[in-house]
Amino acid sequence: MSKAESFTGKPWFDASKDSHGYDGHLGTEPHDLAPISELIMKSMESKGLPLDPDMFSHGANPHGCGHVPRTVTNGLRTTGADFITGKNQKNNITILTDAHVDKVVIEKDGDDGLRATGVRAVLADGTVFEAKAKKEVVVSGGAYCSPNILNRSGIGAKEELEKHGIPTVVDLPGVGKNLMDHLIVFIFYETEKPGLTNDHLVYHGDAFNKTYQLWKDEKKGFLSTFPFGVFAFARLDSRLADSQLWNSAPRRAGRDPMGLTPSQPNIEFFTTECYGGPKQFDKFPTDGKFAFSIIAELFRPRSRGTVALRSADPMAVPVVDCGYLTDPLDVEVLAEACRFGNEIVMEGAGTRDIVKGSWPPEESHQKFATREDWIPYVKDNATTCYHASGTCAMGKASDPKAVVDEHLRVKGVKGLRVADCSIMPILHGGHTQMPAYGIGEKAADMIKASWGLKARS
Ligand SMILES: Cc1cc2nc3c(=O)[nH]c(=O)nc-3n(C[C@H](O)[C@H](O)[C@H](O)COP(=O)(O)OP(=O)(O)OC[C@H]3O[C@@H](n4cnc5c(N)ncnc54)[C@H](O)[C@@H]3O)c2cc1C
Repeated sequence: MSKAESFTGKPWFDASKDSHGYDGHLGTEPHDLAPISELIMKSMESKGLPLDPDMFSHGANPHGCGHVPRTVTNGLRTTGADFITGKNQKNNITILTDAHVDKVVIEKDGDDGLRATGVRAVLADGTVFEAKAKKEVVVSGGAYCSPNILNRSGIGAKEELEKHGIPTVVDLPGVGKNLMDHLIVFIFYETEKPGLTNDHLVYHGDAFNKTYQLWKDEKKGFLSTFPFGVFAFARLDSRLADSQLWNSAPRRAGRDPMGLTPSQPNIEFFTTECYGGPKQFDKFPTDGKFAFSIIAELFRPRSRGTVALRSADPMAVPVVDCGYLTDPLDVEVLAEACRFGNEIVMEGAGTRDIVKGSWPPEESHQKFATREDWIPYVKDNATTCYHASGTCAMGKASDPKAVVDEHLRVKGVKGLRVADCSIMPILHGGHTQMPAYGIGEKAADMIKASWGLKARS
């Protein structure tokens, strides 16, 4: 993943230099913390999560707190577009926008083989466009859409394709199964102390207009970065030692019931430096009010969902069953994570004296004490971290659920790969943006190797 990165440090940040890349296409930099984040970091340390500044880049610490570099440079977000625009402009790539891929064109290759020879897409005006592949087709529609593209191409579970009148080209039952995501739970608090959070920069009076103008003019201020603050990983072994569900769950040797080794975190915490989040969080603190959150994120969920075809119509959106919290152990671990997060804020050395109560004020979760207290809260408030993955899972030839092999090649069809988060057989502990770039970089190297070209080091 460091291959994609061009990291720029900051004087205050103790970077793990070998863990970063310096000549990739994506600019990254550490985030300057708001005062509330400095206080939460102090609380995390006092509650047994030692500071390890660049732990989210070196990846060797499952229990501590630190800083997460952002894909931002000079006040602008860096994205996949940076690989092919500006100084990285290429003359061997054509981008067709407003083109919706219907299916991969698959033809016979010899007596019993199949080969992907192109792609059929529907353009904005409804016309059908067919692109011919000189060498290969790579599907990168993401975890919600790649399985549908394969399905419409006749690749998937035979009985499901038949329901939509699609002739089966390759009977691959794993397509669209194994949907994974990370669930997060926002826990908001109110503080009366001004100057700690960033709410005054967005919600108070005319502040948002000024903040927006500052970003437009100078690419500085609140909108020049992400509103998340400090991050932490945690193991929960000792906290779950009294859980009957945890203790009685089956496990492999050297693994916990979620399938994690002791060197892998069970959960992540991260914080917001003001109120906000997905659209359901609409109780904005206006003048004189300030709020912040600690967010608990469950790693290695046991629950699984599915992505299926709604119809053979290429424009039909997929049927997604996220399967969230269908495994009771996911609820149990996430509830324990929330309990720990609340203890950090309410008892930790940095924050215990600055919290007025829960936000919005009619809530009282700051008083929750037991795991059982948190279970209904988790069920009501858990929401996606947008880390969908796993629906075209990589696996061994002998694995009937695998969709692609270790070179990302779709089983049963030559010249066809999938390269996006759908290929993850198991969702890693972390966020998915950099792994998505990592999968792209690795796919590029594998494609080059297949065709005798040199990979970029
Ligand atoms: C709101 C949000 C916030 C996020 N924040 C973070 C974050 O802070 N940090 C982090 O690490 N990760 C974050 N993520 C997760 C990260 O962005 C994703 O995991 C990553 O983008 C997945 O990459 P992908 O290539 O698998 O799929 P995608 O990025 O989803 O790419 C798939 C592309 O295929 C296109 N497509 C789909 N079907 C078709 C079709 N039939 N024809 C043509 N095109 C098609 C889609 O439009 C899309 O552009 C966030 C995600 C979301 C949605």
